[in-house]
Amino acid sequence: MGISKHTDGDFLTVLLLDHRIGGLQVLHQNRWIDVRSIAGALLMSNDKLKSVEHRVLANREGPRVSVACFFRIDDLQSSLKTYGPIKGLLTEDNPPKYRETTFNLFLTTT
Ligand SMILES: O=C(O)CCC(=O)C(=O)O
Ligand SMILES: [Fe+2]
Repeated sequence: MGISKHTDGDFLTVLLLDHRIGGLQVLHQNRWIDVRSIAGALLMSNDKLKSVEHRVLANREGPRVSVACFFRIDDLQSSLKTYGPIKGLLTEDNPPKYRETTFNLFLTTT
């Protein structure tokens, strides 16, 4: 089973890749690039930490196991808070590219 092109909507995804079957690809400069598993490596996706578009190809037969941990807000109080670019990363040369929003609004409008 594959997964079509998407970005993860959470804050951070930690993914334990299936190193035998593979299939995960990221979109880089309009080309799909295979993601290879590197033992012990941690792959992480204002645009300094950008969620990369990715997909999974069902290109080989056999069981494929990957474990994704999605870190996201999951309580009512936090989901109503306003979030925006990290102020410490903003400068005159790097102004905010995104407006402030709540997590609920982000989920329903992206
Ligand atoms: O299974 C994978 O390699 C990626 C899974 C994924 O992209 C997802 O669950 O959002
Ligand atoms: Fe994903």
